[in-house]
Amino acid sequence: SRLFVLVCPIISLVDLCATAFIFARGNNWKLLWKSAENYTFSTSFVDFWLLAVLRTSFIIGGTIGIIKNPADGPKNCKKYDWMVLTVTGINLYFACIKLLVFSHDVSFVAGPKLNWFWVIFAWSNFGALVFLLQWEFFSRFKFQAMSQHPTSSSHSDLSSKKKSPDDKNFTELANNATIKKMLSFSVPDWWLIAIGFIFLIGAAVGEIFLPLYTGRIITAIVAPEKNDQFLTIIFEIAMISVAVSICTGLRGGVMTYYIDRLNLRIRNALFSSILHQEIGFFDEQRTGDITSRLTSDTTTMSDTIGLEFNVFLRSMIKGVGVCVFMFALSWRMSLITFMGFPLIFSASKVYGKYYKKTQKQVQDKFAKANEVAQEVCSSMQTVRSFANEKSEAAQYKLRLKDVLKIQIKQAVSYSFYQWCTESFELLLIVFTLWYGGYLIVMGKLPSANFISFILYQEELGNCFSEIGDVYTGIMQALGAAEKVFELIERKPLLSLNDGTEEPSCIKGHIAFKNVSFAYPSRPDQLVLENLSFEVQPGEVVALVGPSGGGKSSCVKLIQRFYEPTAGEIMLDGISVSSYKHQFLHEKVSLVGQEPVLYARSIRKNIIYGLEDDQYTDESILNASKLANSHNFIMELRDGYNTESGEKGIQLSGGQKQRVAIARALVRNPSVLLLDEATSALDTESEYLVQEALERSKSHRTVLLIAHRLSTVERADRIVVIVKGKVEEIGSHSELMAKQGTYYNLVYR
Ligand SMILES: Nc1ncnc2c1ncn2[C@@H]1O[C@H](COP(=O)(O)OP(=O)(O)OP(=O)(O)O)[C@@H](O)[C@H]1O
Repeated sequence: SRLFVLVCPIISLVDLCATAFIFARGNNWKLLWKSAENYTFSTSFVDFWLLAVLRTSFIIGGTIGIIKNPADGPKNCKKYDWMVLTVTGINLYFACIKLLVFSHDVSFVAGPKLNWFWVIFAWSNFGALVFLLQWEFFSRFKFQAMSQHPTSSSHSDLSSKKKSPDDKNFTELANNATIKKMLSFSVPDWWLIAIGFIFLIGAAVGEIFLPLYTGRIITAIVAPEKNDQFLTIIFEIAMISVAVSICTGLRGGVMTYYIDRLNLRIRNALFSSILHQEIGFFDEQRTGDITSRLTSDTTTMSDTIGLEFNVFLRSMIKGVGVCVFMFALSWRMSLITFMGFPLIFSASKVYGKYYKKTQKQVQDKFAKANEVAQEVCSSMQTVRSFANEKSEAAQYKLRLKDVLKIQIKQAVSYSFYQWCTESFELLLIVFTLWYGGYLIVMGKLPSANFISFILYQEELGNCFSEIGDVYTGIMQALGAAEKVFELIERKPLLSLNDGTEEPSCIKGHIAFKNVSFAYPSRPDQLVLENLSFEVQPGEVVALVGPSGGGKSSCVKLIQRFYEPTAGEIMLDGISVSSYKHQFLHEKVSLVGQEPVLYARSIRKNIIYGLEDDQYTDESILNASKLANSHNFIMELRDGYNTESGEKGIQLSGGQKQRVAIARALVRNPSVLLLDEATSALDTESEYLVQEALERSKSHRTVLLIAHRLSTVERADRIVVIVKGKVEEIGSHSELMAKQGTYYNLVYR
């Protein structure tokens, strides 16, 4: 393949020089186009065969390159098959152009002076094709060279380049992989696709016949001898139209249903993946970014798979059918039409790639704007209390402005692309009309065929522009899909499924053994350092110490939100990471610093996460009474069915904390973790809750973090944690007698 790639540009260059030389032979080089005026059959003949030989050597060189290069192996030959085919296609294509350019037909209509147009036309097409082809060659070659040497430095380039969205090889490769993944989501709905496809073929085939019938109708009107056929043709066209409309409607319905199912499937997969990510992932990700993937990106993706591929298939089927009809009607006019395609195709390809790149940027910028909106909406009270509405609105506007900047670029490139393709299509139509008129005059084309042909040409243009639009649509979806799959396929750094232990009972013995820990978002900063302490079953232990010392981090580690960097945390002599996820969180309950309630009734908040057989009305009532929440709940209008609002906004801070304590207690956990869980309660409520907890402590270990002396005093033992290390352990009186850190904290 190396030889192939080397041969390609050299041959192309020689080819181009040879063409230039032949065209300019005997003329002034600066007035190259004039040479065409003196073109004769003999020179065109020489030129044609010379170029054909050169291009054939190009193919042979490539094939030898593939076969001889041992590094490639026979498997990789397949990768180049399409290239050989492409080159053969180009050869045929040029042969067609040459035949047309120098056929007597054209020179009869336009005289020799028209030839300069064909020369420029052919050259621009040629240039575009060679450019595209070499672009493909080099990128494929580069990738193959890298992938064949996994241990070489180029491979390390590969992994680092994998992250760069601009790298063509990997973008291309990623595109293929992404399309495959997108389609794999459709597999369960194959039967819907199959039904939709049948209707799609029906509608497309029916539509193909319409221009033919239109041509016939006009002929029947114009030609008196065919007047009697008029009504029959009208009847046939009406029947076809009815069939087309039925098929189109059914296809639309089936495909819409399929898209909706697909959308739900992708969303489910994404949401499930999000739910299984480790907590550290959420420390670093913005909620706005995640929700924007879940909403707009998934919709863009499913719409594309369903709609765009649908349109693509329809246009392809129609396009092929139209081409067949066009050739059948007039091969000469068809050749003229097809000559313009490479340029249109090149323009679409270049534009599509640019569009995909910019569309990814647009989606990123939109996600950034979403982040602002999300943050503001979830903290409206803070915004209001700081009177920051203006600045937040400005922030949002600024982010949207960033989106607009890229969209302006997209609009400019789109209009340029439209301008190129439209003007080209129009030019082709003009030439076809001209040439078709000549053929009619010469008696080589019936006028009905001419009318049908023009309509087919228009139809083909539509097919192409639809395919072009689909291409940009697919590029847009690929940007979204890459982001969605990135998240769907992300393996959580901390799996929820690797623990298996599920003992029949948990006594509640907790042991921190030389635990060191740093948060994944700040790996260099040790929050806990070689920390060790034990909590006996049924004991109440308080963690105290200055703010930021690492108390809450200890609690999070028991819950296995994170994995310690070193050391181990044991529950009843088994590492917490060995327990089954569900089991651990049934036995160990947490009431956090800022308890989060959900936008549902208080009752549903209390039984959050429990199966129907895991609670009774009585257990809810008991837990609620223990948490001292029963009385206030009963005073609410709907009692336990009162809605608590988003994040429990319709309850006071203290009420929220009590509902959260009830939620933890209803599970009857063996270990209860209270991270400043009573901080918002008044002294009396706190006293009542503490007393209730004490009453039920015989079968439960309680680890609590508190700043209030009254809470801490009652603990059996107190662990003083300063800067991630245990400074003192003992009861309140022991530590007071010691007059160390704890004494100082209490004293102050
Ligand atoms: N999610 C996080 N990502 C990175 N660093 C964090 C995270 N949570 C806490 N930290 C850092 O870890 C350190 C210990 O925090 P921790 O919440 O454990 O302290 P604490 O003793 O409970 O404090 P407080 O009494 O104020 O609640 C702090 O320096 C804090 O900035």
